[in-house]
Amino acid sequence: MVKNLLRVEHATRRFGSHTALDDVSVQLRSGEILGIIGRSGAGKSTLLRCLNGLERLDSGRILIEDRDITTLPERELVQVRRRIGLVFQHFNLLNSRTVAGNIELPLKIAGAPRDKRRARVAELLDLVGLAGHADKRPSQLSGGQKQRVGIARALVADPALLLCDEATSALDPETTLSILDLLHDINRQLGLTIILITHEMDVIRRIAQRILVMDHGRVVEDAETAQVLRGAAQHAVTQAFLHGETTPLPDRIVALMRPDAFAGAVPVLRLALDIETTDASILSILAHQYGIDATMLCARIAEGGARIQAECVVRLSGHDEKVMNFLHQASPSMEVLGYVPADS
Ligand SMILES: Nc1ncnc2c1ncn2[C@@H]1O[C@H](COP(=O)(O)OP(=O)(O)OP(=O)(O)O)[C@@H](O)[C@H]1O
Repeated sequence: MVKNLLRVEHATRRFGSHTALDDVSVQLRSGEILGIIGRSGAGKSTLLRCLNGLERLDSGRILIEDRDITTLPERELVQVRRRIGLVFQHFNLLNSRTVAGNIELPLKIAGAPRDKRRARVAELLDLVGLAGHADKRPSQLSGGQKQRVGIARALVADPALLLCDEATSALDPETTLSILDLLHDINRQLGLTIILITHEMDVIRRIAQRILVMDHGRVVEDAETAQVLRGAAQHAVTQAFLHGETTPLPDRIVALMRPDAFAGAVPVLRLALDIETTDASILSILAHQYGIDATMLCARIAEGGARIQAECVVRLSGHDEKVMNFLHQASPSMEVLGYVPADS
């Protein structure tokens, strides 16, 4: 197995005087899920098109499974493209074909025999939870089901890398979660490497192990997601993505809060708790095992669907290294927002 499935080195792409990709370097290990986030126009889609060889770089290079695709002739590029599956925001399914017909199309184009195609389609329909839907038309399916077909089609040629371009942006929150969970399962079951492009931090938070933040064509943050969620983000754009979706804190707390601990201070934390898992018991463990009370300052349901997540901001009654270690382990997305006086 190639350790670094993907290496982007100093990739630059200009459109006239506009630099859409500005000296971008990224490495991606096999089996990783990387989330790329950025505002509109940041260069995410351009990067994706360059990875797929649909767009050429002006300078720099891109290596996929150690093959430099920037110098490959079109004929060999076609072979590399077969190693890459694409999932689109608007599914891009053909209504003139059945579900099975859509999924098998890449294999048909590649000349695979009929029985092989059929067997592969059946296998994939099972994988994406659509067994029994083979003969339907895309128009008979819900948005989430259409995206499941899109994912099955992307997987049909057994790719090494799956590129998802805003794959959940056209879906409601509940369906978004089910599609993200499906991608996560596929990553675990098949060891498939996935790149997700998104505008939403919740998407990254849900499944990406690593986050790449782009701004004005540049990579401004490349870090483990858990670290960024813990507050390690350096760049203002990352902060904006993190805070754009946060629960507003009471003004009284904002006025008192300081970024660093001071004498007599207690931490204010943001926790995302998955109500169906042991997450929900974190606060009672904190009280019973560590003798620390958590006063709820504000809360909201962060995501709907089968797995409900509650995002809450709490002020602890005290803290020490053991308490913070427990919280970091129990809730990797925990974020220390700042410190306030204990009697506030
Ligand atoms: N073919 C093109 N010709 C000219 N300019 C382009 C072309 N493709 C992209 N651009 C410009 O490059 C910049 C980056 O665009 P890109 O589509 O990669 O951004 P993005 O981060 O994917 O944005 P969005 O989230 O809105 O899709 C933008 O300013 C865009 O206008």
